[in-house]
Amino acid sequence: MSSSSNTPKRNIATPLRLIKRKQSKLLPETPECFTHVTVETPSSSKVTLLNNDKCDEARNLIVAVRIRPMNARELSVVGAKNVITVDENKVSINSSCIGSSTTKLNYMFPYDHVFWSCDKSKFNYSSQDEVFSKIGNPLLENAFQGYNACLFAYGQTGSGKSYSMMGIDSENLDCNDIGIIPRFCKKLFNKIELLDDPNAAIVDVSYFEIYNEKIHDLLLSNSHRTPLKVREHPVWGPYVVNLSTYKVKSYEELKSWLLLGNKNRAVAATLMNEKSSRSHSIFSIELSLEENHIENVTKRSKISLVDLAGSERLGNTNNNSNEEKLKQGVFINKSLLTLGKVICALADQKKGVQFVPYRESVLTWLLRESLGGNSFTSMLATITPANVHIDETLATLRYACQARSIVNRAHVNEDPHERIIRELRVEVGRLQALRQDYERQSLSSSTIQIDSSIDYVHELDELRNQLTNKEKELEQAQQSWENRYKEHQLYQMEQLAEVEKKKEELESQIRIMSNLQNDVKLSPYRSNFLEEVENILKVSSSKEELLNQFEVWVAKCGYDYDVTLSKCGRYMRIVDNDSLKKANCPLNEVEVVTMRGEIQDLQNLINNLNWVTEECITDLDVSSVINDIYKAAKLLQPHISKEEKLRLAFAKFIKSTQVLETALLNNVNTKSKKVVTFRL
Ligand SMILES: Nc1ncnc2c1ncn2[C@@H]1O[C@H](COP(=O)(O)OP(=O)(O)OP(=O)(O)O)[C@@H](O)[C@H]1O
Repeated sequence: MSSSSNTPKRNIATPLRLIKRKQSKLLPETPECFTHVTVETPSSSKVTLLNNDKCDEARNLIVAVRIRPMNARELSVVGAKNVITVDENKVSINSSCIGSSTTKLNYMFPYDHVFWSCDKSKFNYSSQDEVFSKIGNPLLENAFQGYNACLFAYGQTGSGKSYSMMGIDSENLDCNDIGIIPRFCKKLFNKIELLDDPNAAIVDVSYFEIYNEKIHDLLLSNSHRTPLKVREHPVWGPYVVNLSTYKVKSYEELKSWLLLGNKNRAVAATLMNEKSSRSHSIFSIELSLEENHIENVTKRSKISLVDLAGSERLGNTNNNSNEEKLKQGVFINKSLLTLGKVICALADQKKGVQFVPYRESVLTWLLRESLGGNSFTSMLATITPANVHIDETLATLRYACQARSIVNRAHVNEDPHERIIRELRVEVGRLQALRQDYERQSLSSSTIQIDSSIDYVHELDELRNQLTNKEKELEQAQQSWENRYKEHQLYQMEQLAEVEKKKEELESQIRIMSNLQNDVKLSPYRSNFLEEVENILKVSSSKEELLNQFEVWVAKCGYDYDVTLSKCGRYMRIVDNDSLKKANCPLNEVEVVTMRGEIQDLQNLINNLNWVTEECITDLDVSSVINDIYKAAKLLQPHISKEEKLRLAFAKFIKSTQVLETALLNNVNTKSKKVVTFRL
């Protein structure tokens, strides 16, 4: 926009390269990020960076400033003055008009766009429509190409953020003065209608606010205002868990959600006794465009339209006596302060600053991709021209100017493989057309000289080779795409089978545990390997005889064993003669348990017996020992399966191992610090 009044010529401290703020000019409460601003005006650069599988567009944040008219309260202040002048895309502050300021300096800040909206009757007045077409529409165009987009409004309380983003009345979206968000949505559906196949576009919307660092879903009724959590997806980055998302097919449908969200926001603000919005609100649109369903090319874009809470300084709020208000102020400032730090860090990236403190606030964490990441982002800074707010205005202008240095790297959100195939197809098409041209020309030009005709044939051959190579590449790409798809399907099926297996195992463990807790006499596992041993024990009169009996029984099962005595007791080692693999089996405990005849006793033993060792046992120890037993059992299986009786005994043995395993794991889970020995 062009100027509203003359810009004074002298004392202009133009921050074209660097502005260093004098600390003394701001109140002591001014957040640090507003006081230590160094501004380096970026060139409006647009670079295309190529890496292995994606083509990034590097672009500076687009920053616009909008000046609203002075309101009645500002005008009623004695000595009220307009201190802002606009010249094209530059904003100047004439500080000689500022009563309180000690230094009489003029400042001039350049931006990508400046919207002067102080007087509707003036030719240079910037309407809502103009604001949308300059900063909203380009983002919409980007979104249709598959780029993420973000627009956020920043400024002091009452400076016109909500007016610009939503309109004069957030609960009436049918008037002429609607803001960027409803305009964006209307135009979105207008553009979808113009597509060859409007059904190829899918639009999902969600709407939430961040209040006191907590996230609330605005599309749920206020009674369900439980705070939501943020998680990070490995591919899509941070997201809000359980946020409600709705598919919309028309602007009217979308409008009803927008109105509901605005109403919920207003109700929440009223409940909290708020006039102005002290929360950050984020309206999100996810646009999926299926460009070619045969080739399976889908582009996706996430659009975030953000109305930030007012950037008032703590020193300016009159509510410090009220603890709750102070807390809100602190939290709002925490988010904005972090936003300031993030902007500073990103703006300084060129100078080698590495760490960007996104995680310090919910807002910056969620906006991570929009600030310095995969998104085309614009910022609308709103200000009042009134001299009473000069400090805030200056802070906003500096903040906004610094944000211009941020470079985002956006890329089209589509599968890189899909892109390779699409690009190869284009290349093959181009080469085919070229070959046809050549062939047509060679047929028609009977007058071609011999020499040039040789060149011509040579070029044609070259072209044919290129075409054949590209066609081969395309075929391979398609082939590998199909293979990848098949592999993926196979992988999914394997995963499913794995889950099923796990489920069965869990169910079996649950059954075992419930059986163990109930009357052991009724347990199906009561009659198991232990019982067999019990029978042997019944007929044995001495320990020696017991071992002899046991030896006979084990030999019948087709494997060797040896029983070892140690100071901790006796244990049996099962040996598979073929592979010389070994597994140890508890003998003492079997003995004791079977003597008493209670499986519960086994559990008690595992839990309480003085199995003293120097080392703590872990889950891993248990599973590795049990695994050994299973492995040995597996090796024994071929010998055992020949005879029905032995097969049964073997099955019982496995079952008893399962019982033991569960009991051991249970012990480890509950008493992992206990020092015990496994004599397995
Ligand atoms: N460009 C404008 N033209 C006319 N009136 C405006 C303009 N911008 C803002 N206003 C008016 O100024 C008042 C404050 O605006 P708004 O509510 O948008 O401020 P805000 O920055 O969103 O404040 P808060 O941070 O408290 O939410 C409103 O009455 C609004 O109608």
